[in-house]
Formats: sequence, structure tokens, C-alpha cells
Amino acid sequence: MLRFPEGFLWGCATAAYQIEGSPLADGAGPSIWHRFSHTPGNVERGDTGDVACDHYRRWRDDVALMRELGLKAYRFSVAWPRVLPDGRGAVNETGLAFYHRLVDALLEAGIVPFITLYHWDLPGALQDLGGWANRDVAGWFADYAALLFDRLGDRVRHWITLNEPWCVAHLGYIAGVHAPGMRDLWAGLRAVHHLLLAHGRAVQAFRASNVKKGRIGITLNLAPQYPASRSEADLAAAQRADAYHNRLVLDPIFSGRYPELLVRRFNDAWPDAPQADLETIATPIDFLGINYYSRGVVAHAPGAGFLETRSVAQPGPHTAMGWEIYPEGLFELLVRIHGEYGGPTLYITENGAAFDDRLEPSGGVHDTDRLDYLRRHFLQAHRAIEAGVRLQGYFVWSLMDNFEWAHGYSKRFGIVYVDYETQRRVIKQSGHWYREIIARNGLEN
Ligand SMILES: N=[N+]=NCCCCNC(=O)[C@@H]1[C@H]2[C@H](O)[C@@H](O)[C@H](O)[C@@H](CO)[C@@H]12
Repeated sequence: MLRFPEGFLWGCATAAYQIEGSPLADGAGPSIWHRFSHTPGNVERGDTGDVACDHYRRWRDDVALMRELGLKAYRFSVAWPRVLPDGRGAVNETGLAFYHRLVDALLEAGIVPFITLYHWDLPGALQDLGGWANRDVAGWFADYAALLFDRLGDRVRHWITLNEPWCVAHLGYIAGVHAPGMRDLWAGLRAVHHLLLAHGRAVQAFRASNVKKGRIGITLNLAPQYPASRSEADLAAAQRADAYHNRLVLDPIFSGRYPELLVRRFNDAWPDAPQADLETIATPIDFLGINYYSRGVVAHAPGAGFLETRSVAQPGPHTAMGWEIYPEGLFELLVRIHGEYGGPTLYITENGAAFDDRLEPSGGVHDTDRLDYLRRHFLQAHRAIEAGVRLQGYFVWSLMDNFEWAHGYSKRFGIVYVDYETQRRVIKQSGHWYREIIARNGLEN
């Protein structure tokens, strides 16, 4: 039996736009994902977050479900436009009351709340002013954060400023496949800088707030990058991919500087980054949240975009998202972060997999592929703890099937199945198994 440390926080993660539904209810303002999903052609089958898992109305039953699973912690995000419909200014007290009730229900159930301040649903009114490409967003975000610290900080001790700033900038401003659907490298790199600046300003607001014994961090999607061959060219390609996918956010947050390799490569597209900004970005945090799904394998590709890399498909099992299943990458990533970035306190704030689940006539969902995926990754996390990594918790993505961004409802990540016709929740085999892992705080090796 492999046991995890006493007090290890086993949990699940979700995000507001992906589960809540009712995006405009009770005075809430539209987010960029409301606009993006309602713009034809952006989301598979024209799916939107209008209903999602109807969590805005079913939150009591969902907390009961978390209690049935025996979760120790639950990571969720606050929808900025529900609380500040225009992104700044007037507070929507009804919107805020939803999160008050949710936090109180979690505490009542003995579940530790982890709040993500921003999980991609920027108020549309702020996008109209340039969104993350406008430097003023750092102040707007810090004011929004300060409001939540003030209103919920007496009961919530664990705070995450941003979910995956890399994805927000790359997918939303450069690749154009996520909201706000821009394809502008100059705007995208400025968005990276302003996201990180906003993060630093929010950490400073947290330190100035009266949140007692609170802890704040940021969640980064990190994917170790491997060379497709041992050639010098491919080794250098993997270095470039690692700089762009990982060090672009890790280095400023932990070391107060951007990778020189990128500043050179992106040349005149690189944004102004005054020293004062970098010092704000590097304001010390209490923990790092890591979202791990898979690794990258890259080769040198002369002339292929700024990075001159190409992804090399790997044999072996993949998830329904087409992501290679590579559990060893989690161990290698955790040990690297521990060694290279000063041994920070870590949480896996997301890890999970999409598979084509089927609701059996018997009423069960036998998602053995997801159970095996999770089991193999838990083993790697345990290996990392044994190697000295300060890993203090693990949030499975996701509690329930939900709106998977541009894939809509076609991809299921939940350990609980959602029948969107009826909104019935069915705990999958992986959910029943996860309850046992949590109860024993360990797993058979
Ligand atoms: N090759 N490869 N690739 C891995 C690329 C990972 C980038 N996507 C994420 O990290 C998102 C994160 C998001 O927080 C959540 O809101 C999403 O639902 C999950 C699932 O998509 C993940």
C-alpha cells in the first residue's frame, strides 16, 4: 500500500463557465466565452455554456455529491462578470451571494475550498477595452481580487490568481481557438505580460488584505518537452519548446525575468517589460498549482513559425483529446520544478483524461481507461513525494463532465457522468474508485 502524507488534500477541480450555466442570470454580465460560444463556428456543434451542468441552480446537490465522494478539497472558479458585470465598478450582490452560499456549503461538508479568481471568463466589457492586451487590466484584476479577498477571505484560505495564463494568451490571442478568438502575436505576447502583471498585483493585494492565515498561488499548465531524436537540432528544438511552453511563465514568476531565448526570437514582437513590472510579477507566492495532462515531443522544423519546431506524434495510448498518456512526465516535471525553482509547495491543480464514456443500460459507466490513467499518475505523484517534492494535494480534472471549451460537450473528463438531457449525475467507476483512494489516503502499488 502506497500511503500519501497525512493531511494530503485529495480533491476535484471545475471552472465557472464550464459547469454553472445561467451566464446572464441575476444581473451577471456576459463574459468573452459567452460571446465566443455564441459566435457561430467557434465551438463544436454550436454548444454554449448557457446551461452546462446547471450548477448555478444545482449547487446543493453537487456539494452533496462531493461529500459522497469524500473529497477533502474542491477547486472552483468565481465568474468575474457574475460579481462585477462590467468587470469593474458596481458589485452584483446577487452574483456574489451565490459564491457565499457555495463556500458555506463546502465548509459545512468539511471540504476545503480553493478559489481560482480567473478561469478564462473575462467580462466582455473589459474585452471591449482591449482585454488582456490592455495594460490597465492588471489594475482591474487586482481590484476584483481585493473585493473577493474582502468578501470571502474570512472563510476561504486557499487562493489561485490565474488558471493557465499561457493558454489564455496563446489559445485566445495567438492561435485564436479560444475566446476572444484573436490571431495577433503582438497582442498575445502583451497579454502574457499583462496576465503575469495582474497576477503579481493580486498577490500584493492579498498580502495587504486581512485574509487570516491565507495562502495564494497561481496555476500553470506545464508540459515537459522531449526531443524527437538525439540530434543537436532536435535537442535545441526541445529547448525552444520548453522555453515557450514552460519557462515563459515559470521564469518571470520565480526569477523575475523572461527567457532570453524567447526575447531574442520574438524580436520586435516582444512587449516592453520594465524592471518594476518584473519585480511585481515575481512577488513571492505560497504555492504553485500545476496542471499536467501530457508531454510534448518535438523536432527541429526550419522556417516553421517563430519557434521552428514541429510536434512528433508518439505511438502508444492517447486520450480522446488526442493527448499521449505519459505518466512518467508528471514525475519528471515535479522533480524538475522542485530542483530548478527552489522547492516550492506544489499542488496538482488539474490532472485527468477525456475518454468516450458510455452510460450502460445497467446505469453504470465503466470508465476503466480513466481509472487506469489516474492510477498511473497517482503512482508518479507518490514517487515524486518520495523523492522530496513538497506535493500537498491533487485535484482531479474534473468532478463532472462539463463544457470542454471549443470542443463543447463532446469531450467527457468527469469522474461523474452528466446526462445533459436530464442533468442526472452518475458516479462513474473511476469516481467510486477515487472515493476509496481518498478514504485510504493511498493506493495499491
Ligand atoms: N498535447 N497536449 N496537450 C495538453 C494541453 C493542455 C492545455 N489545456 C489545458 O490545460 C486545459 C485545462 C483547463 O484548465 C480546463 O478548463 C480544461 O477543461 C482542461 C481540459 O482541456 C485543461
